[in-house]
Amino acid sequence: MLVTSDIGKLKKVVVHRPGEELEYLTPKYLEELLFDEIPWLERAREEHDKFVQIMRNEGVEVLYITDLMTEVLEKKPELRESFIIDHLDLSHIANPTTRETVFHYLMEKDSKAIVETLIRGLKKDYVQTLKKNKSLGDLTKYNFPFYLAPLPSMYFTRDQGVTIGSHFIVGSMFNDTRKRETLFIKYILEHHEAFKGLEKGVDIEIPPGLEGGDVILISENTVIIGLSERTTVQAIETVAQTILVDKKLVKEIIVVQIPPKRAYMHLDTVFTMVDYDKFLMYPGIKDRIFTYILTPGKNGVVQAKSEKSLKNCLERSLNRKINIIYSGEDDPIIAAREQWGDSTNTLAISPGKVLVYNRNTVTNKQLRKEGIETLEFEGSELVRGRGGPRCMSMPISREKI
Ligand SMILES: NC(=[NH2+])NCCC[C@H](N)C(=O)O
Repeated sequence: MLVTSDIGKLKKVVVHRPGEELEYLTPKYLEELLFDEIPWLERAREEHDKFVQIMRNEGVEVLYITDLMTEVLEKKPELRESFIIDHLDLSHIANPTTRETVFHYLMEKDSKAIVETLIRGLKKDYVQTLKKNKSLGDLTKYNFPFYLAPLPSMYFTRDQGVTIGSHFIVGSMFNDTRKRETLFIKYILEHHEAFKGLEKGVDIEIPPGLEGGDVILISENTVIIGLSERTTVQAIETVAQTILVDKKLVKEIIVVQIPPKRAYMHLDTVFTMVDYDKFLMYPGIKDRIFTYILTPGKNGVVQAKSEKSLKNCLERSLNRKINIIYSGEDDPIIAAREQWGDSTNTLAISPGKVLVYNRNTVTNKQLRKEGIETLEFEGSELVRGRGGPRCMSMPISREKI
């Protein structure tokens, strides 16, 4: 198993079908849970099923993260305890009796229900009926209504981890709200045979945050890492030491700094690779990005250098001329509207063939004009979580290009 680029023919991908966690979203907590609107679950699932169907029709093996995690707990029941405790450690339950109650409540469930409950979230009022002695938190009003918050961004599996070559790096989430998401993939990586052949990429703890939406592998030698609202200098420097010097997974890292903004929280919401020599970029950032190159320096330390032009860097790394396609036909209004609908968040399933939401008609047409084949599906509910086809996919195996 190997991933050496963002465009090689996709063989295996991990996804999450949106679940009842979306039904625990309320207007009051949207911002905290990183959503902009409340998706209609039934329709979101239909859209997601279509997304999966398209990939399967293209010969991609699609794995559901909930199935993988359930299988891990079924096969190794001794892991249930630590898996639940890991979640509790990242929750904000301070009261020991409450923690005990939640722990036992979860431990009594079967593997599938444990996985589903941890993703859906756990409401306080239900647990409270199980407790004999009340604690302060049980009585006060206007509380956050969950002991375990729902994980509505779970379907953006991209951010939870990345494969570089034959190594897998578990994401380090920037926001508290998303930290529990990575526990699933951590256990799966260690205990599920679907991940056999992938080694752990980084052995030390990565500071917050390094999210997969910021990592774009353009060739087996070069990875781009977005420095964004979600990915920090500290995390990049930590990972750079491992992947450039200690493990030598790539030869260089191109760091692309984008304005830290909700509308484009990760690099892949404004920039994706669509073919051997073609990239799609949201024009609203073209004059607002900064590029740096990290390479292994002398004495085993990483050295950094500023670069004038991202395009030149890409051409030098790929050793060919490249074309940057500006989305929305480079029109500021169309491009901004379509970027909000994830027009620039394409998922390449082979060089020159990408999955996109059908709503972004101008950008899709433009891609076709540039010779890119677009496989379209509706994402009107899915997009309400601010993510597109690339965000919803975690490739773990692609053919070499
Ligand atoms: N790779 C991506 N662009 N992921 C999109 C993540 C969206 C998610 N609601 C968040 O704000 O975290």
